[in-house]
Amino acid sequence: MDTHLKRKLPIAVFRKPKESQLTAVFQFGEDLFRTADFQEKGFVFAPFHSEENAVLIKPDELHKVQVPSILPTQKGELKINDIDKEVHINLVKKGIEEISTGNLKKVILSRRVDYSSSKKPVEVLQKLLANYPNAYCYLFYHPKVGMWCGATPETLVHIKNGNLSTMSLAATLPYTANTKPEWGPKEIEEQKMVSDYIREKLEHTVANFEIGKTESVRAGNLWHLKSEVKGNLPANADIKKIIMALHPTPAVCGIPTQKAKEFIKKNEGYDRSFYTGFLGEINLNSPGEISLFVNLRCMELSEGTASIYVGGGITAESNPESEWIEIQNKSLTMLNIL
Ligand SMILES: C=C(O[C@@H]1C=C(C(=O)O)C=C[C@H]1O)C(=O)O
Repeated sequence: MDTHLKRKLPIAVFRKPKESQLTAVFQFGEDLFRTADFQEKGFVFAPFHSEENAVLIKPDELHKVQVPSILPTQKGELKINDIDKEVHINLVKKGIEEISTGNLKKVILSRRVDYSSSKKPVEVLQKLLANYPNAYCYLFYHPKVGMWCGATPETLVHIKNGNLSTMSLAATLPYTANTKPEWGPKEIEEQKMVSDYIREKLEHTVANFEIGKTESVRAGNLWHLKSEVKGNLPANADIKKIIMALHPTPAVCGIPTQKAKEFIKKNEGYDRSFYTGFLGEINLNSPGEISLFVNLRCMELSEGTASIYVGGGITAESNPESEWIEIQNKSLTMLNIL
């Protein structure tokens, strides 16, 4: 992996949640390929704004190894970057105002924070693997795209043998050991909006469509609300259409989708790039097997800098100060690694 990175060649390395196998996809040659219809074989990496097709890393060589067992790192003193607190609070207020006009029901508002870091990508990946066994941990590099890594709790879609599964994941509280979180109506509604959206998008395409019960799940130092979703695909299903119907869900964009997208583009004041896009393997193990995740709890690594991307869902009931604390907590997932 080190040699490949030194030669500045494209690579994607990942480990699925709760698994111990690490997969590395090596591309020899720096061509920038894109997927046309998700029928290709490889690893895809898609930005939030999907004007262009997802980047594809072709598996010129594929390696699978067991993840070496590494102990979780001790958490040291964390330096949270409080710069721009006002900027974010004002953005959230603007979102709440827009919601009060009836133009939007929900919008996810985010920011990017730069930290200086000289950590080697391989070391960052090792730490992600050791600290977040329940997340999808990855490292992605393409000389024409950049270097990204993360530990995401959110599935976009899995497809295998015609069975489809996804999840509705939203709402956040700080993780508390030994006690289950107490969710208020704001959080319950926020997550229900995501479930309703997924239902609307898939119910008529997928047979035996089913949304499971909602439960609290841990993601690092946070709790979220999650419902598992499943169904069966018809034999002639258009995979690209299904993926693009799910991306972006109101877990990362908002309701209604188009208006939320426009609000985000106009007001966030930076480019989300691949944050809240999606990534993962397509047809790598067998034809028709797809495993995609939403790019959250992630960072972009460049010379001497690690840029952490975080955001949170805003609804009519949101409190700007609490939303600020929520994204600070979310940024700890990556800050703990640096
Ligand atoms: C947008 C993020 O997370 C998403 C937003 C959540 C929320 O609003 O509570 C919770 C989980 C994710 O669906 C992020 O981590 O940056």
